[in-house]
Amino acid sequence: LVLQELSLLCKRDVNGVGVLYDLLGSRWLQALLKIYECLQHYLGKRPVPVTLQARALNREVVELLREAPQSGEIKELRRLLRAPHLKALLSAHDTVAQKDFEPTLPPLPDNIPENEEAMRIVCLVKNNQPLGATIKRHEITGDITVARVIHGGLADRSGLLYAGDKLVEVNGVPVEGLEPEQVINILALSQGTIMFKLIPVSDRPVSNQTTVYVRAMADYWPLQDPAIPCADAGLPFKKGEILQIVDQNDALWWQARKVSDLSACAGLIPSNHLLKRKQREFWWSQPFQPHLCLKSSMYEFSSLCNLNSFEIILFVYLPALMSLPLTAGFRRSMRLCRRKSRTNQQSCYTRCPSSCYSSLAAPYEEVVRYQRHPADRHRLIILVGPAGVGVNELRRRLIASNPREFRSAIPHTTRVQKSYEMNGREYHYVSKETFENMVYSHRMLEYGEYKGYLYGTSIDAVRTVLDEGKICVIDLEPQGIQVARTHELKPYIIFIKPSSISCMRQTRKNARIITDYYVNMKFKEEDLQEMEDSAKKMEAQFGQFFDQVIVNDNLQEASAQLLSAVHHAQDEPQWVPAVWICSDAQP
Ligand SMILES: Nc1ncnc2c1ncn2[C@@H]1O[C@H](COP(=O)(O)OP(=O)(O)OP(=O)(O)O)[C@@H](O)[C@H]1O
Repeated sequence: LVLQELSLLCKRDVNGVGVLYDLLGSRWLQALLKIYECLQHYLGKRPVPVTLQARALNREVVELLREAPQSGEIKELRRLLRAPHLKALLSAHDTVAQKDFEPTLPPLPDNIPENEEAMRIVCLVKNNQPLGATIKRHEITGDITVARVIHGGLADRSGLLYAGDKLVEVNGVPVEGLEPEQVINILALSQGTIMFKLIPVSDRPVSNQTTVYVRAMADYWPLQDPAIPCADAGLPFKKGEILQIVDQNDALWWQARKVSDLSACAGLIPSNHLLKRKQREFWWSQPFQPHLCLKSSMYEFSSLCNLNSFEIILFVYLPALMSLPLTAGFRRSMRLCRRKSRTNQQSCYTRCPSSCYSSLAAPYEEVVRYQRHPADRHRLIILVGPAGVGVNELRRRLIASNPREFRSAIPHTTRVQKSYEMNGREYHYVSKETFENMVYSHRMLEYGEYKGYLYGTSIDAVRTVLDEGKICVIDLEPQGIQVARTHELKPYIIFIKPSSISCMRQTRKNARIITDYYVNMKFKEEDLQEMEDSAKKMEAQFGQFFDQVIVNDNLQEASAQLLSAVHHAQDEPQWVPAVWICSDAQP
């Protein structure tokens, strides 16, 4: 009943209900409850001695016989009750019923010296799960000890093995002088019950850790990491995955599970400090000693940060698009400029925030579960994707589907207003000084310069839409994600991904891209290839920030997915950086 009730609350994500639901639904607890019930049942039916009742019955039979001495049935009953085999059976029954089956332990000798090492014998029944403990050899004493016990593993669940316990025997074989590998071999070959004789660790570490959830900001492959103490115990993860860290006792190796599989036993992951060190070493060693455990994306991470905190993104403005301020223009112009600059070797500039290096370098980001309160402002929706993938088309369709619910942010520019334009409709027209002030006071999400004029999307413009109670949908170059990820905007980032080139050849037959020479030009093979390459790079460098990925294959389906993702972002619980939720945090 409790489980049923919790499953209803779970959908509403009341604090901690998920954990309670998992706990009550866990197999071990169910098994424990079953055992408890069996024992209760046994206690209820426990036999009581019957000899006294048999004697009373016998006395009654004697009375009856006196009253009816000729009754054959009573005679027969009397004979039965006096028969030696029945007496023996009753006596045996009573002996069992009265016996106390608690084990009797031999008394402890009085003269045990205080420093005597107590020995513990632990029996574990091997099933097809790993033992869930690692062992190591002390460099000087040669002792084999339990190095760590993995959370949720067989050894941990037994509650009988602890890190630091010294092994004396395994299945009757003394381990003194053996290498850890030889001990592992003994374990591997044994069937059924495994018996450890060990000297318990004297100061068992008291674990008062709280569980922490983090978003992995890098990929990690334990099988390719020569430094991991036990590769089999490692937990591989990909950037963006949410991990539940259950043990941080070791400064170098933590234990964690993926939230997508909380019933699994934990695995080893490098600590924050260690992973950071690996990233640094990897960066310095490039290209001589690639640390494969960090995968190729680390290379991209390094190359990104190699730019001395300044990323170059390119920017241009196309007057022909001005009449469509909500659906076109700004971002498209940036892309056009990029294309143009590739051919003309012309450069434009924008900034990467000073936090770029430090944020990207943090291997884990602490996260918490967050659900927007209906009275709160909406979360900012950011669309990211390679040029031509359909970001503007999807955004346009979303806004057109319900302009009262969705809106885009109006960009700022220093260019002169044209006669048919209206301030605050196509653009906010500001002086160069005002614009630069906005840049210096970090009020721009992204900005750039083209033909001597500045263009940019400001935080104020986004705030205006949000303050109206609408959902603000913008598209952003991925380099701008870091600036937008704030406590105030709580952005939900959707990556629009191209489908395969062969699919795009079909779907984009009638589609048009806008270049600096032709406003409507058919997609060429190299445009599709460039889109695919660019998407791969974006995912490798910024994939950890994507809350949702939508493959834009069929336009109708992608639009429907976008609509549902936007509502999901506003109405359902999400993992967000912990600093967004702590009241005093203002990243
Ligand atoms: N799934 C799709 N199927 C067919 N055509 C599509 C699809 N998605 C987008 N298109 C078309 O592709 C063209 C380019 O789309 P869009 O302008 O939205 O790209 P973009 O990602 O905003 O890139 P840019 O900023 O370079 O314009 C448009 O003609 C659009 O209608």
